[in-house]
Amino acid sequence: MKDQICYDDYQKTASWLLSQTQHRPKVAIICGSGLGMLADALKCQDSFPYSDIPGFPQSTVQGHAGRLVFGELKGKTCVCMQGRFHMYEGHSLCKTTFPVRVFKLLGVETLIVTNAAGSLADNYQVGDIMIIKDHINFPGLAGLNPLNGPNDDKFGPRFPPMSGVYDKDLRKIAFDLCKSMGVSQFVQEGVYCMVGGPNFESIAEARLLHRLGVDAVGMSTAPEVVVATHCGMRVFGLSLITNKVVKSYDDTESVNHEAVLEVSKLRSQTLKMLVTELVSRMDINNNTG
Ligand SMILES: O=P(O)(O)O[C@@H]1C[C@H](O)[C@@H](CO)O1
Ligand code: HPA
Repeated sequence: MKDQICYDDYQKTASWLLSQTQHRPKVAIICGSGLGMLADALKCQDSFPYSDIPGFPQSTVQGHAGRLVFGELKGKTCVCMQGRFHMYEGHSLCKTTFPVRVFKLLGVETLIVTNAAGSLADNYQVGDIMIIKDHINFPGLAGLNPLNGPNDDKFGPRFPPMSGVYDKDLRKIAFDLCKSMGVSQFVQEGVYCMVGGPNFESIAEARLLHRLGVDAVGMSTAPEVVVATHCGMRVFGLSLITNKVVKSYDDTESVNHEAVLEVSKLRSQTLKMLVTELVSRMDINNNTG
């Protein structure tokens, strides 16, 4: 795929998908590392390997199957990415966020992002679920932004605000759901920070992030949220805390991707139930647009 992507490219992919499925999703879900099982909850599935979808990038990371799944969650039509694209795989940021604009053209109004992340907050435990309140987009602050280049006004404005993008109402619904599911003891709310990866953080970097007020760190999500916000989507985000980021020179532990995938498995049922119930309570109408 070429680096500069234009409206027609997104449109071609969206038109192809609309010709292949009867589903007309209003909600899109992006599954983080090891969280592809979220798609299992969809009923009446139509699924497409990324390699079959014209214009789609390919997944290269273990724990990211590389399939787009359409289906119904409690009567609400959704599309789910089993596998996302990361900057460290060598994709440009417009490629990592390509699906988000395609979803917009499919009629998606709400984006749910999920990810695996390491915790910096001292009170977080491995296995905690963090409802994302805000993000720090480190690559973005350094000039690596998916919105770089000529602005396409058909999607959104040149200078989109990024305050209050993680929808307050959806966060409240998610909290209430966690209470009623009896899992609120391991649910947090906090700030996610995206770093470029693919290496995990050095101790000095971890300490820097901790001082900056970061609660959880990962290698994705922020560019997708920036692009979704730019084109007017509502956003909800969840981080699964798969490891504590090493902050002490006395600590002999270290993190690896296999451990990240193991913890993702541990919370798969809870996350599936939370996302399903959240979607079922969303104020969306399948029959419009
Ligand atoms: O796709 P996500 O952000 O869930 O993936 C995280 C960050 C790295 O890609 C990988 C590290 O284990 O998991
Ligand atoms: N750092 C960055 N990304 C991650 C981590 C981490 O500790 N855990 C899972 N994804």
